[in-house]
Amino acid sequence: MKTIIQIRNLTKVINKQCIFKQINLDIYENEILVVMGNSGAGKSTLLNILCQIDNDYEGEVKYDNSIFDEIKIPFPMVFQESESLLPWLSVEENLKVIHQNIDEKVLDDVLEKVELKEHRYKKPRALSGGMKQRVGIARALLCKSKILFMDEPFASLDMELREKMQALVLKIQKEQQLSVVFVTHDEREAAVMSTRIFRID
Ligand SMILES: Nc1ncnc2c1ncn2[C@@H]1O[C@H](COP(=O)(O)OP(=O)(O)OP(=O)(O)O)[C@@H](O)[C@H]1O
Repeated sequence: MKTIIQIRNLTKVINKQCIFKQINLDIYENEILVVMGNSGAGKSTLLNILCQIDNDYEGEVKYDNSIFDEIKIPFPMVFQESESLLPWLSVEENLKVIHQNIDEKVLDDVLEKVELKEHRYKKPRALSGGMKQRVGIARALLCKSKILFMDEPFASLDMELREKMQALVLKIQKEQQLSVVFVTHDEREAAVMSTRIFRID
C-alpha cells in the first residue's frame, strides 16, 4: 500500500490548550480512513490541517507528490451541512461558481455520478438534505483530487438517506480509486464505510 500522507508527531495547540499531541499516522492510497473520537477530541481540527486550511501546527505532514496532479490547494472537504450553497443559484450554477470554465461533459458526468442530473436547474430551497449533500460531493469531485475529506457529511440525514449516501460514496470511491478521510460519531457508519479506523483520544 502506498502512503500518500505521512503524519509524524503532529501536535495542535489552540490558545495554550493542547487539542491533540504527537499523532503518528499514514494515509494510504485508495482507502477510506474513518476518524473517530469524543466531541472536542480534535477530529475537525485534524482534517483542517490535512486539507491545508490550517497550517499552524507542530510536527510534520508530508504529501506524496502524486496527489498534487491537477489539484488546487486546499484539498476538497465535504461538511455536515451543505448550507454554503448560494440560494439564488441553481445546482448547476452553484457548481460553476467554484469551477469556472468547466467542460459541460465533465459537469454532466459528475451530476450523473451523484444522481442529480434531473435536478440540475433546481434552486437549493427545492432540494432535500440528501440532494444538497450530493451537490457538496459533486463540488468536491470536480476538484479532481485523489483525496477527499468528509467531516460528518451525513450526520443531519435520516437513516434511510444516510445509508443511500454511504453507498453512493463507497461506489464513487471504488470507481475513482480515491482516498477518503471520513469523520463520524456513528459506530455503524464507521463499520460500513471504513477500510481502517483511527481514533483520536
Ligand atoms: N478556532 C478555534 N478557537 C478556539 N478553540 C478552538 C478552535 N477550533 C477548535 N477549537 C477547540 O478545539 C477542540 C477540538 O475541536 P474540533 O472541532 O476539532 O473537535 P471535534 O473532535 O471535531 O469535535 P466534534 O465531534 O464535537 O465535532 C475543541 O475544544 C474546540 O473548542
